[in-house]
Amino acid sequence: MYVVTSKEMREMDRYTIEQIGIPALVLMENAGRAVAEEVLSYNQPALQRVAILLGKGNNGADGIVTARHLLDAGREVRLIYAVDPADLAGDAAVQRAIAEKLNIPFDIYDSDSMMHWDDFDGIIDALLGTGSRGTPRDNIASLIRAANASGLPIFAIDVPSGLNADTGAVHDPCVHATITVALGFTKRGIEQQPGAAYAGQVVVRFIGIPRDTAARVGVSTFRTNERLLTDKLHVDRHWARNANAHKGSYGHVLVAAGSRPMGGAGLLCAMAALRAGSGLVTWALPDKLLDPMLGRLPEAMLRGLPDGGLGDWREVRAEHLTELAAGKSAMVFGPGVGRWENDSHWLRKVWETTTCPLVLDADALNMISSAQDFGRWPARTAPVILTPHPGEMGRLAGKETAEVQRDRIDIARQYAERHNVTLVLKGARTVVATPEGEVFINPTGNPGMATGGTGDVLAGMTAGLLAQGMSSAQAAVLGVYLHGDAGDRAAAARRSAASLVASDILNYL
Ligand SMILES: NC(=O)C1=CN([C@@H]2O[C@H](COP(=O)(O)OP(=O)(O)OC[C@H]3O[C@@H](n4cnc5c(N)ncnc54)[C@H](O)[C@@H]3O)[C@@H](O)[C@H]2O)[C@H](O)CC1
Ligand SMILES: [K+]
Repeated sequence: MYVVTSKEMREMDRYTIEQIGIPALVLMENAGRAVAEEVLSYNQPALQRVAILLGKGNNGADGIVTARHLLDAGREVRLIYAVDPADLAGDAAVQRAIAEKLNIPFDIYDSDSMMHWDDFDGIIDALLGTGSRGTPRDNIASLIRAANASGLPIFAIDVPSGLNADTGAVHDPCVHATITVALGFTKRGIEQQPGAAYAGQVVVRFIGIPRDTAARVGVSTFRTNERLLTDKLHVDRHWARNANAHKGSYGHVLVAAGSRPMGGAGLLCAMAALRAGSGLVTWALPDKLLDPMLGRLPEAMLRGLPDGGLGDWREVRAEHLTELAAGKSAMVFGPGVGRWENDSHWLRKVWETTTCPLVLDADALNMISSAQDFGRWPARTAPVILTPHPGEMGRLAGKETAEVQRDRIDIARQYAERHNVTLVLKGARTVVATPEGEVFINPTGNPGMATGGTGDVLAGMTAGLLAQGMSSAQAAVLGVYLHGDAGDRAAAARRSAASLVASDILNYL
């Protein structure tokens, strides 16, 4: 499903009106009717008396159209203008004039004392849409605060007012919506946190802008869903198992992970590669860990690497890993490996001398960050997937974590394009960016997954999917989606996100 910016939305809007010839008032009519239909189908409780809060732009105009359709369906409505109705211009003035002819009751807001929320069952937020700039001002700000305090269900038209539709950042105040009816296409701001939480349930409604207009204006951000996984990414081609299959048919993952205090990271990672469907998994680990780990994961083959008896990676030679990687269909390196002297140089050797698809996670990402010259590492023939959390992303991109979080989509996209890697920026609504500049926002997962080891599971899963012949985009997008989905089912089964642990995710794959 396409996810757009307000600029892209304006371009599509213009194309539809000017090139295709669908009049703007028709789009607006479709928009208002779509919102009314969503309000009419809401029944917890049914909204008999509806207050419609209006700004002066086209978002407000959509609100007036909504009012007409609700009236026609027998609901009571009251328009609350946040601005002087005489200030409405263009199509909004057209809608205001129609509302006057129809004698739709209205108020012009001047202070909170005039609002009697007891007179209403619900609120429609038509104050600000994609034309919103900066913090809500004046009466609009007061109305947003009052609406939030009313305790009534709020339907936001297009985006909650007070939200940055492009980044998901929220201003103070911002409407806390029950349902957001996104017009035409969903917007980046309601697909990224914290905006997504303020949008409530997002419903996307067709308003007459043809779907292929998005490709025409170059929209390259998507929300993952099962249809996208099959229709766009074609992951289903890898899915059905052949009746003649044998374990060699589904690839062989080399998991290079774990060290003495963090053996569990390797265990989770290797198990995840198996659960993702990899035919074989070899887990390479420092020699000293071999005995304690033997028997913990009977399905995997263990290979101890000479570690000078230390149980960590500082004595392990890059060449050993290169040898093991030969002939493997994918490799994951990083979970629980720790850091050691000259490890960036060591990783560069592995990068240069291995030929299979590579997933780098955790400390491997920090090695890249401290490499200084990562931008000049030679191009690999096989693809690379990096799986940073926001802190690791900040170190990779030379930015503060907060800066990364404010603009996850673009930061991930720029990094992936610039370094020719597939980048998985983890966190709520994980973002996957491809070297070609496409971005996929993941809707699955829950806060219970913010717990040790879930990243190790994701890295292993991704490698397991790569090993079965998936492209990096397929493996990363599907891996992230299934990881979140398994986490959601695990949390539901436990009836608590808080008690979810990483191995629960494995059990629900
Ligand atoms: N996408 C489409 O094809 C369609 C979209 N529709 C709706 O139109 C809005 C966008 O409308 P626009 O007129 O561009 O802007 P807004 O209604 O969002 O509001 C702009 C209006 O508000 C004032 N303003 C801006 N920022 C602030 C602020 N921080 N505080 C106070 N006031 C502010 C500014 O003066 C502007 O005049 C889109 O979201 C859809 O709902 C069409 O109706 C159908 C086609
Ligand atoms: K709105």
